[in-house]
Amino acid sequence: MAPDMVRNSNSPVTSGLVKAASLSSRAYVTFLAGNGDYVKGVVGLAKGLRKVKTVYPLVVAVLPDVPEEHRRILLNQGCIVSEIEPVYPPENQTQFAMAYYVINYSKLRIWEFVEYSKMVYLDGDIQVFENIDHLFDLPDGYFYAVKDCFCEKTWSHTPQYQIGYCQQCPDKVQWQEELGQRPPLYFNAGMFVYEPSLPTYDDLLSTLKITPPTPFAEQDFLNMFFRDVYRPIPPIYNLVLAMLWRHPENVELEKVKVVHYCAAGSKPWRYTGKEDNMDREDIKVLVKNWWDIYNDETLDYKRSAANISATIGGEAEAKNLKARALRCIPAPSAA
Ligand SMILES: O=c1ccn([C@@H]2O[C@H](COP(=O)(O)OP(=O)(O)O)[C@@H](O)[C@H]2O)c(=O)[nH]1
Ligand SMILES: OC[C@H]1O[C@H](O[C@@H]2[C@@H](O)[C@H](O)[C@@H](O)[C@H](O)[C@@H]2O)[C@H](O)[C@@H](O)[C@H]1O
Repeated sequence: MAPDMVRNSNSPVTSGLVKAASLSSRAYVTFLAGNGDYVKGVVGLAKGLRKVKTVYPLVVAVLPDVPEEHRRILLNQGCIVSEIEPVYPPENQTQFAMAYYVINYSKLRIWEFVEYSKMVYLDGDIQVFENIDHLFDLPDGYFYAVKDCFCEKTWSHTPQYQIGYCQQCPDKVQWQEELGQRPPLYFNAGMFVYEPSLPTYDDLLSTLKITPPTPFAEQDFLNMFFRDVYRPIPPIYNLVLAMLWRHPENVELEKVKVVHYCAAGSKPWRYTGKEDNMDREDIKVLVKNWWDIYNDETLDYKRSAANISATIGGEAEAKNLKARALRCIPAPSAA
């Protein structure tokens, strides 16, 4: 039976089918590596997307080192689990801002997901508190992401950090021309809207082979690669937590739709409140908000093994079943 891809549509069948076709080629995607606790982040993300009633599935790109148990947890949360091979940058003596950033180049594999025409990438340490499905309607041909901040210690290797220049407040400390060209607009790679494409994928991987790694790994690389088509979107779509204490004038917390728990010590599932800037009331509320979703059993995707074994459409139907579940569309009653 054709999946119920369009809810309560009162438009003619044709536009409904067109919408169904477009709906089905869109998805959220995240990245999971290792056998550690980031799987909690992805479960929280899956439940958060379900809570805001997205109409799109969540694909989880997993490295081979993600254990079967974690994959099962994600499948049981209605995710579509897709294994990818790691991507490593050229050998180099670079000091990454965080040693483990080297695995983040594997994110580049998501350009190979050409069964989707448009995807929204979200890090596993992100939570979506308001529906952002409208981002899929942004014009094609561009790379959309939120501007990052250069003020945290993780940027101490850069001239902009050393003179106190930040793109979030470009007039506060003027860029000094003797330092060379002003840094171009720079995005945080924890959230972005993009179009999977095999030519782009091949170009990304071949360019990576001749690009020396840099401290922010794939984030630096993606900023360089998409520099001419990058279009900034408002910080409400990716609140990098450091903005709260670095640029509070740029943040209207009540309007924020997406929170990115990327500051050191801010991962909700590891939060102790003891790290710099973490013992703040706003951070405590954001961490509680994350746990409220993670612990909300009404947001769990209830799928017994029988549902899948009874599925008559095979893997495709099973995939639709998972996608439907994530979208809170009840499975059709037994005919
Ligand atoms: O051990 C790890 C480290 C990172 N990640 C994934 O890579 C993303 C980026 O890493 P991280 O969140 O640590 O970067 P940050 O945004 O905090 O700098 C995470 O959100 C996860 O989706 C992962 O799955 N396992
Ligand atoms: O591999 C590099 C990572 O770079 C980014 O994280 C950074 C960046 O936001 C800095 O500006 C912050 O200072 C820092 O705390 C934070 O970890 C992305 O969020 C992540 O997905 C990933 O691309």
